[in-house]
Amino acid sequence: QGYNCEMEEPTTPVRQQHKFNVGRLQRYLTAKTLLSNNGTLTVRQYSAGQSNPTFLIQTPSNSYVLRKQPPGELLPGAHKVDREYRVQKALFSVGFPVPQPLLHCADIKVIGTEFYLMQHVKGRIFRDLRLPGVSPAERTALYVAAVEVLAKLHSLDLPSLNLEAYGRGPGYCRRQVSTWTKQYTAAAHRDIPAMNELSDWLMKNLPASDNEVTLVHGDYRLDNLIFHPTEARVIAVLDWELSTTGQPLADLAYFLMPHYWPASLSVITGIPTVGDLISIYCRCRGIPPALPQLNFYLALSVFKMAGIAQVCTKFQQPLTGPTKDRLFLQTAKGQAVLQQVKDFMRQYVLPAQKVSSKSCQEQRGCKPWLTFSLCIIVCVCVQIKAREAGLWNLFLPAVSGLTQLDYAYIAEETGRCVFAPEVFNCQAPDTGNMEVLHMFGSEEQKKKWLEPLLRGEIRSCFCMTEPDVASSDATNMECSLHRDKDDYIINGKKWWSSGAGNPQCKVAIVMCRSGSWDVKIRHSQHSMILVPMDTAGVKLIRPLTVFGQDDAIHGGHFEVHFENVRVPASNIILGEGRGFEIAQGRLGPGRLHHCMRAVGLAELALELLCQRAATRHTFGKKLYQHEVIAHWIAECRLMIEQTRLLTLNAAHALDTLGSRAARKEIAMIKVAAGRMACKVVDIAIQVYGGAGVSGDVPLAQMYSYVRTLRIADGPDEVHLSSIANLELRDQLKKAQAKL
Ligand SMILES: Cc1cc2nc3c(=O)[nH]c(=O)nc-3n(C[C@H](O)[C@H](O)[C@H](O)COP(=O)(O)OP(=O)(O)OC[C@H]3O[C@@H](n4cnc5c(N)ncnc54)[C@H](O)[C@@H]3O)c2cc1C
Repeated sequence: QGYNCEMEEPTTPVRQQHKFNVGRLQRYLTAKTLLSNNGTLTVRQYSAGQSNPTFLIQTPSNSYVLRKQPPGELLPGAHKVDREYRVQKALFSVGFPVPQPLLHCADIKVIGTEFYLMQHVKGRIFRDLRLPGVSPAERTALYVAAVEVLAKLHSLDLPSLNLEAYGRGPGYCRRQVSTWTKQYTAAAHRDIPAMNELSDWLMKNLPASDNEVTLVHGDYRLDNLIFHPTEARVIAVLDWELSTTGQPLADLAYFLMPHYWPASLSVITGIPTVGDLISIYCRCRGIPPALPQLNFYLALSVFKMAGIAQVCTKFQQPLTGPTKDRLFLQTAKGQAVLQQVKDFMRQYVLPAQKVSSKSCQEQRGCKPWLTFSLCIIVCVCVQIKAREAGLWNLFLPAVSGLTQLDYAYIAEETGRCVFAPEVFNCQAPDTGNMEVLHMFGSEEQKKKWLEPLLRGEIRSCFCMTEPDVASSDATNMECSLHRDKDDYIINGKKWWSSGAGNPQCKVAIVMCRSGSWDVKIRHSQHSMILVPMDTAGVKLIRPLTVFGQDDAIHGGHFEVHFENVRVPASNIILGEGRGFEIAQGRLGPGRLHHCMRAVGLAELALELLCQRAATRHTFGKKLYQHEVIAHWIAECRLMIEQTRLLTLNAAHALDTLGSRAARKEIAMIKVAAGRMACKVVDIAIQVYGGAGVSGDVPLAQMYSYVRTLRIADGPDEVHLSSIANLELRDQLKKAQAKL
């Protein structure tokens, strides 16, 4: 398993306005010996909208990147691709990380504009500066690597690069203010007084050190860097369009600018503070660790960004990088995996669902164990294919390289089939248990339990709820844990342990009371411990039914008794009294997955509803022609869309703020998704009439599942209380901030 996060820059077919003559390019590259005589090449365009259109050129043996001027009217001094080529060539020659430049072509007859070609570098590009899906430690390392490379750039000797005359040198800040004022004025649709004021202020406050000169990048930001696929190392700095010679601190401030935006990067765990980044930069360059005129450089950066935005708007170039609102955008990898999952669902999972439910119906009544086995067999066959296709453990960011937001979209797809999560090894309660072991398990626990769970070789269950106490208040749990030398002894009763009846279920995570009852320390008297299912004293008492039916596909929800169960002390997770801490980490992502699946399930219910409403007649009309039913359809669409947005918002909060800070968002979707799915399926049942509650359509089974969502993982009422508490806390903070 690769514990890393790899992101490929997305490409699309070449956009209409950027199409060029590929045959002519082919002949040109053949003449330059970059392509063999009969070699073919494919051309795709990078979807990120750079001001110079950029293309991925693939030959049978090599991949190149071509950068060209855009077609049409160009601003004077802009789009100088020959300069990009020149600076990259100089930098490559001294081992600075840039893609190897291969050729520059000034002959516009070849593809219509000047262009240059460089080697394609494979690695990770982080479009989201918050680096979701990356551990806090790696986040730190990536930011440090970026600032170190910037310091290296600014430490290079211009004469030995033969770049002394590359730019105009001293007076860079003055020139920047004047250039961007002109660019902005030329592109502006209307006068913006704040921009004029800022331009004046900048001109009046130029730094005394404006004569310092190094090579500067001019657009140095994290998403212009390619990182090594697995290491926190910059392997290429891209986009040299704005490079020149001048004051290097302008580059540094530009890189630090996102730290000052309203959704500051500083609150994200692992991203170094501005102070830390400045001190690393200064140390690398051997200069004093203070930037007296940082405010000026930041203001210049913001001014320049506004100027670029104005120019891009005029020439209708899509904005990239920090200016674009990235809320709810998947990563490139997320988009690709989602497409794969959709294809896989269509090709294998949904047909398999049809086969298994048909067989189940044929067998119904006489041999329930056979119907269950059939589902399992079908599921296992498809599972093997999913694993081969790499569609495996998609729920765990550290393993899949996906963000929670990426996975939320995927979970919606899998919500359309009852056993789809199993197919991709993304089923509860194993997902939550794997998350616990990944986040809190010791190395030994990971090796023994997490690894086989990730490989799909074993299954697990989670034993928290107890029959004798109200378990929505988890501080009530009574199952006891006592230390006896090198062991712990467990005694108590659990029920609703989902999956405990699966023959592959080899381990349980059990929540136990390890401390004595003390109201002051309510949340530190419980512990979580790993119990192998074959330990003496673990007794499977009975499976519980859901609405009177077996829930066998999930391995049954069992009542389990623990009678003097003895396990090694090393089985405790994180330590005694840490149970609530673990529960907090476990439940956030798990709830999110359930909710997004509920959205997918509701989509299916609405699809079925519309099919029925469009084909069945009563009182001389099709069902949907009765206004009440048309309104139900509309209400369902409203509810689904609202819940999807709320859920994506929670996924985004989880990615960017972490489980603890996203508690309110998670509690909100837990209530909203269950309610919404129940309502939509209930309406669909009503529209189907008697068929709706029968086994002939899947609605009754869907209802039974979504109704449990309002209870499992804590009932709605408990979540509503949490939302209210958190809301009151936020309001109080707001009021205090105003004082
Ligand atoms: C299909 C399914 C699968 C499950 N899987 C698992 C599993 O794998 N592992 C596991 O440990 N558990 C599992 N559970 C159990 C589930 O988490 C519990 O049922 C749930 O937490 C509620 O606990 P309880 O049943 O003891 O209800 P109680 O705590 O007895 O609560 C009953 C009702 O009291 C009301 N109530 C409670 N607190 C408040 C409050 N503060 N304000 C207002 N009203 C309140 C609510 O209406 C609530 O529904 C599963 C449950 C189901 C239905």
